[in-house]
Amino acid sequence: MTHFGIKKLLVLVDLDQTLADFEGHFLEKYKEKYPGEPYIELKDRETFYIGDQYEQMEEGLSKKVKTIYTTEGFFRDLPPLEGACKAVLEMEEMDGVEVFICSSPLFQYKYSSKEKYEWVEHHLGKNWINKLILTRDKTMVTGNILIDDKVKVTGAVHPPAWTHIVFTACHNKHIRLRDKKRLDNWTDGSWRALIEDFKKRI
Ligand SMILES: Cc1cn([C@H]2C[C@H](OP(=O)(O)O)[C@@H](CO)O2)c(=O)[nH]c1=O
Ligand SMILES: [Mg+2]
Repeated sequence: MTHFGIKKLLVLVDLDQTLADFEGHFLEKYKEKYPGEPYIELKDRETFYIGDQYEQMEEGLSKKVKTIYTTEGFFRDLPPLEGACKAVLEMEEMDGVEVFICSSPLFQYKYSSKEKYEWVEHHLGKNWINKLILTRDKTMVTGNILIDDKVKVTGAVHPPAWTHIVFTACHNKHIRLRDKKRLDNWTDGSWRALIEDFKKRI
């Protein structure tokens, strides 16, 4: 975006499994609610949608999986991933960088939409309510970078305005990416080098 001729790098950061621990929290709640049912360790997770892999394991399990993440409070109570909030707050403070959180609500939006606002307010601060973009189609959002754990982010616009950086997660770690960079964590400082690199390119 230009403001008096100065270009800002617009960074879109996904929420679930990029800032918030969707997978870890899911597994904890699933084991609590269904102690007799089989489950998949995080190291063995392979599909983006948790329900798909559980259904492959045993017919009918995806229904049980769904009861976990559609329960009131699930999205609100997601723990942040290590270093995620600190990194986003520091990124926003970098010269020439502006950050937005870009997240999809569930199709069953009843709790997830509201609770994503609550999560952002609680973990990042009230001002960040202005910076949360909720959409089921992230390709409709402009920006320079999208950091997102979903390997295939598709929608009405192709190619989208942003370059997709894949945030490494249990469900995507085994996938060989040919044309996309990864960000593996928020703790080793590599996010800063990545942002600096993109700043040079705009
Ligand atoms: C059903 C499901 C949703 N989600 C997340 C992705 C979306 O959030 P986000 O765009 O913040 O990553 C949201 C709606 O699908 O829930 C998973 O990460 N795994 C799942 O299995
Ligand atoms: Mg995500």
